[in-house]
Amino acid sequence: MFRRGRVAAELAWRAQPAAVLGSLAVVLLMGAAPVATAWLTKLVLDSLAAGGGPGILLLAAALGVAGLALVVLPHVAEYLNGQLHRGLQRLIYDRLFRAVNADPGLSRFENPSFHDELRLAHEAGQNAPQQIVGSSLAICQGILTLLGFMVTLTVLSPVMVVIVIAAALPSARVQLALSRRRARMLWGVSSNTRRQLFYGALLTSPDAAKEVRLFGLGDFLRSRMLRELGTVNEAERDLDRRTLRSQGLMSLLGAAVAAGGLFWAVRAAAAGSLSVGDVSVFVAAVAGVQTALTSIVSQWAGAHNALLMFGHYVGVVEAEPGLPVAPEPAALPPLREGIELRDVWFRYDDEHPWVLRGVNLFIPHGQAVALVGLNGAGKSTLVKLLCRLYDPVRGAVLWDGVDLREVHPDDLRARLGVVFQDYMSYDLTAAENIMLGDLAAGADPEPIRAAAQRAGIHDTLDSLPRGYDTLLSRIFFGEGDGDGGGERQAGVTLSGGQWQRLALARALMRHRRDLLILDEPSSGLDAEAEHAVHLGLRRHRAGRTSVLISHRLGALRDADLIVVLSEGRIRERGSHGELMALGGEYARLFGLQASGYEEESLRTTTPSTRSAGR
Ligand SMILES: Nc1ncnc2c1ncn2[C@@H]1O[C@H](COP(=O)(O)OP(=O)(O)OP(=O)(O)O)[C@@H](O)[C@H]1O
Repeated sequence: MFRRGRVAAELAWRAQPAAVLGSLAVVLLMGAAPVATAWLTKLVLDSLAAGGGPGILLLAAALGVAGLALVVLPHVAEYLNGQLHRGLQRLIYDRLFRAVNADPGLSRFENPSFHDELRLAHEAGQNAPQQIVGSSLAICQGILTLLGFMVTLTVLSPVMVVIVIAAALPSARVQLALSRRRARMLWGVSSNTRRQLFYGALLTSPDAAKEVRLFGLGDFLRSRMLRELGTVNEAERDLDRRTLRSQGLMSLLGAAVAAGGLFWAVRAAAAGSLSVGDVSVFVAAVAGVQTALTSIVSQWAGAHNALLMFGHYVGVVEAEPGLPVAPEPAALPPLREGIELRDVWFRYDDEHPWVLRGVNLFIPHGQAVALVGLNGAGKSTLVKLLCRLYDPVRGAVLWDGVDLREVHPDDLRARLGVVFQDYMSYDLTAAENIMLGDLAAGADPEPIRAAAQRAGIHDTLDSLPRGYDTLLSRIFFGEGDGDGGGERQAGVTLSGGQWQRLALARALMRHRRDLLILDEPSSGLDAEAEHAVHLGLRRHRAGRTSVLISHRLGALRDADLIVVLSEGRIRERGSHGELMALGGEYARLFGLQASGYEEESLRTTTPSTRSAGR
């Protein structure tokens, strides 16, 4: 807890030192002002009772200044708080996303616990450090007020000090227990909250809108969202009821102490042992001590809760990456000989079955290797190991003999150009969608257009309303020229095959890299486009090392080596001719596809042949 508090304080200091210092000064003034007001009131009243002395106007002026401070200072505190909040947000999210991004692997992102932790870290980032700092300052303010009034009470009635403090102690215990319970409750319902957000997002997502409407999923998803929300609400209601019971009881206790004190003070004043001013300062002191104690306890509980929540943030920011990076990574020179998978075994989790079982494969430099296999055979997984998104559980992937675990993932990825079958469609302009493939090349239009041409999407992009600068989005507006007035223009979106070509163009920004990996680059393209893309790719791949995955076997027949994967093992390998001659799985699959095309062409050509013969 102490360490978390230190981290929060360091963050606040680094984000906004002036606001922290300003808040500290305001807190000291606000802590002293109520005590000063109570004493000045007593002095004014006693002076009035004694017929008013020469200094009474000075006392009244001082009372006015103290009252003014009490009115103005909260506004200054609020402004400084806002400043601190803005500074902290920036720093905190910068660190959070930097830490998340620093993990070069994928495994953490596939772990539900990590997402629960990340959501709470995100939530904690919004206000926990500010609350820790704010509550600490408020505790300082409370202590100052408390000390001032305690001294006052000690002068008037030492017994009362003991009673007031004794009444506040159970309240402190209750508040802390409630704070622990709240943190446990939030963690307990974290998955429900995440599912609730997930169903809510599905209901409004443009990607899901089609299926939601066609399958009539709206009510189903809404009821699931409400069910999750109900679970969260129930847990919150239980805690709120408990809070109401405990805090109500504590408030009653405090009120009883205050009433008893007032009774004693009035009796003492009637007996002449206290002045009118004494009664006024006594009443202010009892109320002040109780308010200060309640504030200290509730701020302490708030800080405690914020510290518990902040633990999730610190946990994510300081977590070791899921994929270890060698402390002194080896250099990764350009590929000269080839990449070897040596007895590679892989599964996603200890609970999951093996996906790759002892794969041995050499991808020679300058050659095209095609991976073939049924759904779930392990082709994409093998490619992910080549990119070192995961490490093999057993065996190794070697780049010219160097184990990929010994090199920095960034160095490896700088040598790759990859398009995955589950590619991304970014709500950015067409040019930006392609530029993301090679940020180092900058926004230079030439390489972007060349990549688009290679992927066969140049003409489509060029004819968009604002050409390559057209925003490809249905959820954001683009900024138009509008005489510099920033007129809003609705974005446009592409067809599935066009998006795929755009993703291909993004990967082809890196076509000169050492290894080009194309996982189903043309699955969504029409036959003409697929033919054109493959012709283009063949030209660009010539003499380059590439790994190609496709279910359309005709697109792979020119590969130097075709590898057939089945249930995580290599079943066959060779050129198209060799595998056809072998008559195994590849020949069976190729035959199936070829006969499908033949039947199709028979169906489409027969009627016209018939009519021609008539
Ligand atoms: N992130 C993951 N976590 C757990 N299991 C996974 C993950 N990704 C893939 N799998 C499992 O690994 C197996 C191989 O999947 P992979 O995507 O490598 O197959 P594939 O040969 O590329 O299939 P397809 O032709 O359908 O693309 C499948 O059984 C799949 O369920």
